[in-house]
Amino acid sequence: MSGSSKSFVLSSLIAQRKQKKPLKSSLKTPGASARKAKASTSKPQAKSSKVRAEELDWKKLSTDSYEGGTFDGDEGGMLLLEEVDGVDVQWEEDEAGRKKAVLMSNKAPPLSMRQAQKRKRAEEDIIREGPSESESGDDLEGDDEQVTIDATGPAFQSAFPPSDDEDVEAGMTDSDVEVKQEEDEGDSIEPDVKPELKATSTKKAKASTADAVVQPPSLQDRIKDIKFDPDLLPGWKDQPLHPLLKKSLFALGFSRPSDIQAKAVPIGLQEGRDVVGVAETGSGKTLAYSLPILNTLLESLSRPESIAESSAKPGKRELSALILCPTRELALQVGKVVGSVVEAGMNAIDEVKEETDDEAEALAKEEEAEARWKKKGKGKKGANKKVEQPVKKVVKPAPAGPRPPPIVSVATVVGGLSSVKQKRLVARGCDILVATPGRLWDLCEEDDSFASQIKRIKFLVIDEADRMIETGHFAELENIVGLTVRTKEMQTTNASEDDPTFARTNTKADTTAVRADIKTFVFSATLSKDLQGNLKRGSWRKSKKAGNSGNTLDDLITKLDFRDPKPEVIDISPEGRLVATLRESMVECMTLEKDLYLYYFLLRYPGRSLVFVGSIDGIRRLIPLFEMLKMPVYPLHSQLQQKQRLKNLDRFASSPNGILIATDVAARGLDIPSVDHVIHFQLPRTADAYIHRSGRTARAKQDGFSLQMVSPEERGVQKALMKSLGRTPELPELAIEPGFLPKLKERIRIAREIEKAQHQIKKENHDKSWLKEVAEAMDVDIDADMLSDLEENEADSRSSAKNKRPSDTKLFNLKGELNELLRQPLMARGVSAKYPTSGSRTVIDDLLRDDNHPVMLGASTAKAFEDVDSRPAKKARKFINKRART
Ligand SMILES: Nc1ncnc2c1ncn2[C@@H]1O[C@H](COP(=O)(O)OP(=O)(O)OP(=O)(O)O)[C@@H](O)[C@H]1O
Repeated sequence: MSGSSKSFVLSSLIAQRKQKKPLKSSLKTPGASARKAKASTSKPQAKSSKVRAEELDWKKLSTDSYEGGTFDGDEGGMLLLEEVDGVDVQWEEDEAGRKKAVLMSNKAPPLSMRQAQKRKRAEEDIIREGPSESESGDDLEGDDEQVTIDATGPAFQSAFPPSDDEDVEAGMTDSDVEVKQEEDEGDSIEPDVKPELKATSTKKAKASTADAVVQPPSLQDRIKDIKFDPDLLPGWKDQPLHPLLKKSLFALGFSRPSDIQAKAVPIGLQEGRDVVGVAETGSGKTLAYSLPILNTLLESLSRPESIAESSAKPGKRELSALILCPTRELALQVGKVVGSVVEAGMNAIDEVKEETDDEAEALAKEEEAEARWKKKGKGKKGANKKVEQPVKKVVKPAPAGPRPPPIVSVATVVGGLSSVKQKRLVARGCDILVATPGRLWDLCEEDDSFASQIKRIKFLVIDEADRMIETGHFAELENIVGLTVRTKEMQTTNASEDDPTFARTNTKADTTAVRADIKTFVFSATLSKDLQGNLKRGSWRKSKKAGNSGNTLDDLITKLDFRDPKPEVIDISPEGRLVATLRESMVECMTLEKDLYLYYFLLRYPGRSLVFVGSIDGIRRLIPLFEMLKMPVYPLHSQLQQKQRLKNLDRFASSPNGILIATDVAARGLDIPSVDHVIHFQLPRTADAYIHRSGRTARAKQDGFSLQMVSPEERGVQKALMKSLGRTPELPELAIEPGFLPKLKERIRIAREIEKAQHQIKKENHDKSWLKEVAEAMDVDIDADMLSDLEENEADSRSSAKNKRPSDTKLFNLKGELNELLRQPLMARGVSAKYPTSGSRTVIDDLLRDDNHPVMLGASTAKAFEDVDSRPAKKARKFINKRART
């Protein structure tokens, strides 16, 4: 490329940015390989100097002038072309021998103020934070035709403004606010001004910015005047919680504590008490352990000594609590919940003030909320309408402008998401950290100072404790827990009495402080009675001395260093261990028929359904089948990318008839609003797994429905399962309207055939290209003989595969046939679509009342649990046997 070089095409660069690749990205020139030699030998012009891409005067290029390439943004093609004049490219090698393009210009335009600011900020960022995530080597491409430059050209910036991405911090920290304020200031500055005016306007801008900077109120100031009239929330009257928390609970519509909250919160607030809490699924355990933590943080903010402490280290928070969860999704959910509680109260302050002015109105609202909560508590049977949620307050939107730092800052650290970002979050400091053990231990290993932060926590929470020992992360969990363990001397001499805040370990190797007053909370819906007995008797200490070692919950408990000699064990799990508002049912069918009955159920009872499958392969088979049948299905399993897992959960949660097909990774803790049905496509192996899976529905006293699909081979498993729940295996059978089945069967048959053919084609294409791809990736040439062998093999396999699978025309016809079937109405036996007033079942009345089933003509619109309520178990069994015979 000569001194009159013309255009740089930001194609791949832009497309990569669209896929949220790191900022430091690759820049390709059209026909890069052809020009590479030329470019690499070209010399910079006399007096030319290095320039950055964003300093250049890029001009939009009409797409007509580019002959080649496509403009298909989705596929990573061209999205936007820009050109620049008078710039040369020089190739330099960095220390690692990687080629890097340097832009040389002899007429670099003066930077606009905004550009200069941006540049300064970027430089400051690098000084402050070290290399960015992209610079650390993640996702860097090794192609030597691609050169690394700072991709901050104007087209780049405008096409893909930086997004929040997978920020896992539930609330912003002080330093977030600084950055945000910087951005806001930068954006408001005029673009280019005359050079002679620049100096003065810059000075003015600086002066006026300095004048305008008003120090934001401290966290203490923001909460010190918060008051709350306890009469507005009589249900929480006995709980000695900070007024801000009461406001939050009021704003969230939680008019009274759930049973576990009523019992666990007051004990969790007491000095030196540890809590082991066992309560049914969906009973509010997250708040039961979070409220004492949040309360302690708020109380300490209100104390004068803590004000002095925090002003000594402005912007940096000390870690107070660590919450460990078994799955990434659960950790992210808990982080969100805990982070939003206090914020709900902060946002609702004005509204509550207004309401206290009008007490009568407030009381009326409170009574209404209570009445609804009571109504829900009864779990009204047979109600046609969904039971309403407790009254949710309309939370006032945050005022415009930079978001103030959260009162309590919560960060989440989980595997599968950017660890660089998580390290940065943790380094910035937070009050509460929610984490999965694997990623957390990685961070501890990398950074000793982070490990010592964990030693100084005041609260350790193990959520879903019994699952934590199954995840294959027991070693990491043990290591993390080990950080909070006192030395023998501390345990025996009770060092905490001498120094109530801190006690130091005496070993030479580790002189970091371990708190003597850490409170430990262990929660689950399923903790064995034996274990609870041990805890109550205090005999866990004996097994500790005996040096129990293994991977059981008892072992975990012995490894936890409860400061409380007798941790409070609160077990309010119900008889039968399942939630009272859950209705169960079953369908007995052959393994091969499960697809059909699942399809039937999903069409017959629209709603949000969570289908549990025993294996990832099972999910991989069901998803394409149901997609072919045009059902809104989303997969969730451990082999999906984390971002995809979260996206699928999100889609499921926002689709009223969404279907999530998942492994047991979704069985624990997930609080997805209004899941109507849980379907055990394959039965779980343990009663605990059944309880947790079923617990994704019927949460917070709402109605829910659980369906077991039992094949003859699973009958034994079902018996054992029900026995360990103290029940008989006889559950009411799901009523099946046989008239619908033949059409559904036919749809499934065709969908399977299409799916099989498509799978075959995909496999062929994959086999065909793998060797070439591997060779390309390794940058090696394939031997000519090998290539011809490969092509022969390909031809052979193509012809044999073609013989096995339907022809393209047949595939086309099958798709047409399926579409036609999907368009046809489904009708119950005896219903005539042509003559709705005749036939053995007239549907005209339903149609007139608009009370007809959305896709199955003649079927009732009752909910699954209503149908089951009206069918006693034995009667149902006769029905199904009769159906099997006919
Ligand atoms: N006091 C309350 N009043 C009304 N709803 C509440 C209250 N406390 C919590 N909830 C709601 O109950 C639901 C379940 O809470 P949570 O997820 O904490 O249950 P859990 O006991 O941890 O369940 P699991 O055992 O499945 O993990 C949430 O949607 C939450 O918002």
